[in-house]
Amino acid sequence: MIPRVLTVAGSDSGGGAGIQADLKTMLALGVHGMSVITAVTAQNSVGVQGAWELPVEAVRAQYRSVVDDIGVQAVKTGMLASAELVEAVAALISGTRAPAVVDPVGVSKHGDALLATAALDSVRTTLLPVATVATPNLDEVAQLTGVRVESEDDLSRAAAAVLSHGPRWVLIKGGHLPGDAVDLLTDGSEEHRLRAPRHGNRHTHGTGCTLASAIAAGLAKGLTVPEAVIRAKEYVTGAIAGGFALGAGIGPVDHGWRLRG
Ligand SMILES: Nc1ncnc2c1ncn2[C@@H]1O[C@H](COP(=O)(O)OP(=O)(O)O)[C@@H](O)[C@H]1O
Ligand SMILES: Cc1ncc(COP(=O)(O)OP(=O)(O)O)c(N)n1
Repeated sequence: MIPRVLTVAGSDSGGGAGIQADLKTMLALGVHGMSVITAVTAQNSVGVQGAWELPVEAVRAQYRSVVDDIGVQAVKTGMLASAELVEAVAALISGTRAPAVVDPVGVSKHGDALLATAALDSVRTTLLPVATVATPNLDEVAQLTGVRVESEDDLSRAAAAVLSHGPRWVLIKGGHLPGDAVDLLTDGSEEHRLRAPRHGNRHTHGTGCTLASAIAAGLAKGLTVPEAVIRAKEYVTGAIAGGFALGAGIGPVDHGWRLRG
């Protein structure tokens, strides 16, 4: 049977990030993508113009509909907006026998808040402990742990600080550092540095959602965490190289780059 992957995330009306990026990534990587929508954003290439959360019962009901009938081989989380939604989703994941990729989305590329500051503590205490892999970017590492990463040398310290909150693995995304795009994957005993040349393309909307969904797709296919992350990094690197202009601002990465040959 085709591997099934569930994304629990917000909608990006512009189609570059959020649920839309997740489902495109899953299609491109040959898994069946399903969605629990947590919030709706009015969003485009220049920013987020509005955001509305769904009631917690609507989120729980979507999750139960999918998991109880169809079943999942991996779950991925993105924008969760509030402490109430973070806690509800963490409880749902802890009752599901599938690996979970937690992208602790805090702020969009344009600086728009996608998570209430009051929810950070719930992310630390309820969501990170149920993660198989957590994938914070550098701003999210600083928000969650207070560790500021200024160079590649700081990545190990940042990873240890995130691991102290309980995820099995952490992937610190170094995409916002100058130089090569270097990410650090570790479970506290083995460490992998994933390096790609920095692409000059400014059309990078959706990088984090795409990477986390690609990891979830790999886990659903039965790959180990390091294998899934290495393949996901290759996929997002190609998607960044193919990012294209849309609207007046930052365009999306190309989720379909492999399908085009
Ligand atoms: N310009 C770039 N060239 C190559 N890889 C990049 C570039 N920007 C980000 N990446 C990679 O994209 C992935 C997502 O990272 P990042 O953009 O930091 O996440 P987020 O969207 O959560 O801020 C990481 O693997 C990172 O190294
Ligand atoms: C609805 C929604 N969810 C998540 C994000 C952040 O996505 P990300 O992949 O980190 O991309 P950028 O916003 O950094 O381009 C989002 N923007 N919207």
